[in-house]
Amino acid sequence: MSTGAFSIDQLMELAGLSVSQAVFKLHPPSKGSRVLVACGPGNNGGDGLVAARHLWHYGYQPTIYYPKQSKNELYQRLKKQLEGLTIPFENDFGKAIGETDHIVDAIFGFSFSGEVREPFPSVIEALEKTRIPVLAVDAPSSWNIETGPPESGPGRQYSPDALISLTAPKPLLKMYRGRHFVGGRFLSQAMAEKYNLDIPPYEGLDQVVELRVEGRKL
Ligand SMILES: NC(=O)C1=CN([C@@H]2O[C@H](COP(=O)(O)OP(=O)(O)OC[C@H]3O[C@@H](n4cnc5c(N)ncnc54)[C@H](O)[C@@H]3O)[C@@H](O)[C@H]2O)[C@H](O)CC1
Repeated sequence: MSTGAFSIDQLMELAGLSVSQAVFKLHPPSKGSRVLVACGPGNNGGDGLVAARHLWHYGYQPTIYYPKQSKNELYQRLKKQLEGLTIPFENDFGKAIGETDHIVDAIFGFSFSGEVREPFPSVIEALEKTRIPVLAVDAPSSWNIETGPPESGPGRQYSPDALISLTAPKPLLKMYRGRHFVGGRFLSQAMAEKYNLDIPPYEGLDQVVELRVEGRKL
């Protein structure tokens, strides 16, 4: 979907800001300030890098897991900003998950396809098993964007506690049963009508809104 005149930097900044606000609504730093942000190689990972920066400014202590780093200038810049804030990068996901209060899953979004390739299978399995609350960005990583969880392999039992859909929910939402947020408050009414999307009722300065349907969080 075209999002008009926005550059990818701008979209990613707004997406990351929305993700950080969803983390704050779920778990304010007073409930535990350590956040592990797991970032994949594409734009979903970029959203995670931006979110980590905002989380730091909100009073969290982010740690980044970013095993397949893009050489693209945009990502290198985001990484440099995080290093400037002395936010640590950790290569051992097993160690990192044992030292955090919350997790942001920014590994794969709407361009994920096929079976999970290295080095991510063990990461997805760890997300499947952990009792630490996980917020997934745009899609639970390893889920097919149309049909939801894989029938076999890593991710078949993965169901994050919360999901934030960026711009609009993806078809996999039909298979998801956790708390659901929508973020990315930049779509014009004309664009929403063109693509037949409902713009959620954002409040005040919020970049994110939690959607509920008849008592059940959707
Ligand atoms: N909608 C919005 O408002 C915005 C969404 N954004 C985010 O961008 C992602 C989509 O980004 P994209 O770069 O197209 O793809 P992904 O990050 O989902 O993944 C691509 C990345 O993953 C690798 N990959 C794919 N399949 C596999 C696999 N089976 N195993 C291992 N690796 C895999 C692939 O090679 C690529 O490297 C969207 O979901 C939002 O989160 C933007 O930030 C802008 C605003």
